[in-house]
Amino acid sequence: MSVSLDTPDPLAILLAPPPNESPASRAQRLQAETEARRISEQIDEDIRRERNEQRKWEKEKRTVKVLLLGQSESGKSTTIKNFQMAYAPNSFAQELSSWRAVVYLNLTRSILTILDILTKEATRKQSPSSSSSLDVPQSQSSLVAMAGSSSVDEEPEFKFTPVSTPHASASELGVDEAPGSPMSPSLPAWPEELADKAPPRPRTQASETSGATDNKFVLTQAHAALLARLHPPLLKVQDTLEATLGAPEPSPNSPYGGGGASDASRSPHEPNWRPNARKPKEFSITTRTGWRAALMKVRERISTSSATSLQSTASAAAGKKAGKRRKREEMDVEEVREVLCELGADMQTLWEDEGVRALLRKRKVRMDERSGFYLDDISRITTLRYEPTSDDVVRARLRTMGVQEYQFISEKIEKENIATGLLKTGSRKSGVPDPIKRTGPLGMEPGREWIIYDVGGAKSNRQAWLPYFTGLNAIIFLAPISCFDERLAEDPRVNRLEDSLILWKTIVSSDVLRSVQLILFLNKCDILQKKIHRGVRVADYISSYGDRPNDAKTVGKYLRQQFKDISMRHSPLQRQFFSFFTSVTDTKATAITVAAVREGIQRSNLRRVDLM
Ligand SMILES: Nc1nc2c(ncn2[C@@H]2O[C@H](COP(=O)(O)OP(=O)(O)OP(=O)(O)O)[C@@H](O)[C@H]2O)c(=O)[nH]1
Ligand SMILES: [Mg+2]
Repeated sequence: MSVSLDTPDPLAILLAPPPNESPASRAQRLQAETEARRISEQIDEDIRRERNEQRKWEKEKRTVKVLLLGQSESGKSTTIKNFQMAYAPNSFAQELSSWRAVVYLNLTRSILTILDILTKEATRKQSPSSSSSLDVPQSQSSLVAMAGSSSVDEEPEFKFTPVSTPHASASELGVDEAPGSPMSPSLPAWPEELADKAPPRPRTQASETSGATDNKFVLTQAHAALLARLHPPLLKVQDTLEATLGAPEPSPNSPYGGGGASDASRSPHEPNWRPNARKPKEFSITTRTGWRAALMKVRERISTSSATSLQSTASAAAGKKAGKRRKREEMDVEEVREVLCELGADMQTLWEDEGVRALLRKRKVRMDERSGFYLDDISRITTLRYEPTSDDVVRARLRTMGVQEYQFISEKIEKENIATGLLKTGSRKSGVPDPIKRTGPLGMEPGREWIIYDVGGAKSNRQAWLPYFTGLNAIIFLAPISCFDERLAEDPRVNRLEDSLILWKTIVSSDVLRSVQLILFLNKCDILQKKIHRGVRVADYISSYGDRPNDAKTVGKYLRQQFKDISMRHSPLQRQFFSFFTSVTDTKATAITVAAVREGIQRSNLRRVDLM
């Protein structure tokens, strides 16, 4: 094809170098052209960056950030589970079976706690020198460890000093938001389900009224046989589950570790002790590896091996053979399941034994008030087909280390227009909501993104909170109000209520957090109710409580007032006081609280954005 000289390219003519251009002019021209190109590219780059920053700013402005704070075992991770249940029911349901290993571990540790106490009792009886101490409550060391927190049943040491006059005036309650608003700062109602009616007698305490009230314990051959049958395999089960899920957390601050029976409680003379047994700690998974990843790993292993095992194990021998083929010396998770199923009847016998119950009462160990309590569900859990229920998952205890981040976003619209999502950061690939089409429940704004941070609450974790104090909209602070008679697992010198109050004071008085909305969950109201019902007198632990009625409602209100007074006195700026009485393991009641909290935070965020 030829180019007609009659129709020359006008652009080519324009850009063509001038005729007879000298080498010097040519160099000058090329330099000028390069410079012009550079400037043009710079302008493009500036525009691009400005646009990105604008987008990021818009996104930041629209993202709601919430931090969950509170001491260890206050219920932060359980609160997250409630958010997930309410707004990401599908992903919550998908994860249920991942929790099986944690439930197994919690159950195993409860049984090992009982065996530990039994062994100590046996050792005491054998040792004449220690017989005089038989009726003196023993050191809390081994008892503290297994569940994390300890119930302090000896002479109370913590004397609580109120920060205000005991009876606050009505004006102090300051109702400055429209009544009926979802998160009114007015006095929260005591949970109706706990209101003044006697709580149902816990099944676990049945033996208290069934004749075994004298707390007499006689170690029989049957106990010794149970001990021999249960202890060695359960230690192995514990090892395997911990190894599979991750590593137990060292607790340098505590001589007793964060959990597990301390070695100090073990007798070298007891035949079932392994002489160099690893010192058990409360189990946790660190942030960076992430509990979800660990749980998913377990789930995969269980489902692959159970598919093989459940189909092909018409005989248990086949499974055992397969197990032998595995290189590891330890059992694997599938074997754990089989072992627990085999031991189920013995575990049940141990837990239901009147003598053991009497011994636990004598040692003032309340298994049913401890975290990760599944002893009333042994027969259900120790079946090959056991699948964790949502209630099991909410009760599962897995200590958080570091900080876990969750994204809370609209997921998909269902008929009722209420499906939303709570996804872990980084896992958001598909199902990203279309902000234009979406509407949500309870004023949920289309496309609004929430980030929720769940932190480890133990003392050794608290330094890690600081970097998360900026850019926050709200903090949900969990204070377990049942813990007035307990001490920190990581530092048994410290009363848990006192620790909560000090922590609360630190948060409310922080200058960095002065504009952050604080929402207080006065949690574990159900356990408070149980304690009061079994006769624990609050005034014995909180001297300032005086002669007020010893009922859960009055105690709740009294403690709420203490937290409120601290907030009033120590906040750098005046702030509203939002509080809720909660039992976050009660998912039905908590769903209402969670919805109110979410709407309240969102509203205040909207106000903030409007002011920007
Ligand atoms: N009965 C009862 N148990 C609760 C309540 N809140 C939490 N728990 C249980 O207490 C245990 C500890 O709760 P978590 O949510 O793990 O506590 P956490 O604040 O996340 O603790 P860390 O991760 O150590 O900081 C779990 O076994 C929960 O099921 C409650 O209101 N009532
Ligand atoms: Mg946690």
